[in-house]
Amino acid sequence: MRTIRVELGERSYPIHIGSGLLKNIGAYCQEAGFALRSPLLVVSDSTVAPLYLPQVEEALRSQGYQVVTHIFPAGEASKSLAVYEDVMTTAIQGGLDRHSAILALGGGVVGDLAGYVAATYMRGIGFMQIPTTILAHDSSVGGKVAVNHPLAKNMIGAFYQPAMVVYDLDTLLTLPPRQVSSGLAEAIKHGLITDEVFAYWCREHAEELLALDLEALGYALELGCSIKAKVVGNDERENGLRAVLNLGHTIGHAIEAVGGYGVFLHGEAIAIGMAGSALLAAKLGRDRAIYEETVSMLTALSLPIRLPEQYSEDDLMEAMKHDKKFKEGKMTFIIPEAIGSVSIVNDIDEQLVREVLAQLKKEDNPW
Ligand SMILES: NC(=O)c1ccc[n+]([C@@H]2O[C@H](COP(=O)([O-])OP(=O)(O)OC[C@H]3O[C@@H](n4cnc5c(N)ncnc54)[C@H](O)[C@@H]3O)[C@@H](O)[C@H]2O)c1
Ligand SMILES: O=C(O)C(=O)C[C@@H](O)[C@H](O)[C@H](O)COP(=O)(O)O
Ligand SMILES: [Zn+2]
Repeated sequence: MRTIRVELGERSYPIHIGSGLLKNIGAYCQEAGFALRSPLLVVSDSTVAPLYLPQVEEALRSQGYQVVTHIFPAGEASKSLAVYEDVMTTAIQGGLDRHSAILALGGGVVGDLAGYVAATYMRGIGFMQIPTTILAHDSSVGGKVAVNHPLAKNMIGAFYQPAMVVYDLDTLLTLPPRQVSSGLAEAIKHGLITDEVFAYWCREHAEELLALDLEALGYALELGCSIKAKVVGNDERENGLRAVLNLGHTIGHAIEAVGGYGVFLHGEAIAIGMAGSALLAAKLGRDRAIYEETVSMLTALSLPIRLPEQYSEDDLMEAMKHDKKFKEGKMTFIIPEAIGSVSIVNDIDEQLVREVLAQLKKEDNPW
């Protein structure tokens, strides 16, 4: 087992990564300081719960915890105010008090939704992330919790750090291939923004990563979590630097909202968005090789890089105006400067973005 710390003063916490951790989840709850006399609520989804909830419940009960559970239908469409209210109802009926905690057992949808309930139930109770997807190496770290609005992603949310992240790599072995690639999009993003060597390593080891080789995955996820922890530790509430973690998300979030939540998976949408950011970089005078390399990395991980024809540029442009980096009528993009380095560029010309969207629809290399 390896532990990475997110350093945030009194809100600092550990990320425990390794194999076989779920059976010790009761002990981790003790380590996190969760009270034995107040019920814990485990939130999970309809795919993850049958696989891993019995083991988690058993481990918690044998440690002496009372356990309440809430299981909602799997998928991005559940990251909604309606499901948020359902979880709140379970928390109230289950008698959670101010010393209770919520455990998010699942991927980013479970983590973001359960985290927002934890942030707002009685104005905030304990929270633990137990990620079960590759993508959730990103979502479980950093404290962005939210639900979607039909018009815009993650529009209703908070910054609310967990007390601990317990990442049992064994759970990843049941992930279907499309979810594996989607999760790897956020891993390669961490390389593309800060670590050239890691980005190339992901391309070179794509086959092992896609085949769920736990040694390769463990390495990639530790590095991804470390990169994220460092960025968050320097700018928890995204006053500046943290925005680099949004590479590919301006276009990606618009694709998710316009297409309907869950049509493209989050990682798939941001892969198209990262290809778009690299195209935009070239239009702004950066080396065209960045685009070629980015596309080759994404393709190696079986990720999409093309925008389907039916996504209208007008609809996407409208959705992008709800991006959280949009301010004073101007778009901000995270622009690759090289593989492993990005800058935050304000006041991007809308016409250039429209041209990028049109080029992303072309089958052949847009150059
Ligand atoms: N808060 C953040 O900083 C942050 C960062 C990145 C992404 N996100 C959010 O995370 C969400 C995407 O996360 P995700 O891809 O993990 O989605 P998800 O939680 O929907 O999980 C993906 C799918 O895999 C299934 N699944 C989960 N674990 C499994 C396992 N071990 N075995 C088999 N199936 C399993 C789930 O049931 C679901 O169908 C998006 O809503 C995105 O906006 C948040
Ligand atoms: O943690 C961050 O900061 C990120 O930007 C990570 C992203 O991968 C993630 O999708 C995040 O939820 C996007 O946040 P938003 O503020 O653009 O909604
Ligand atoms: Zn993301």
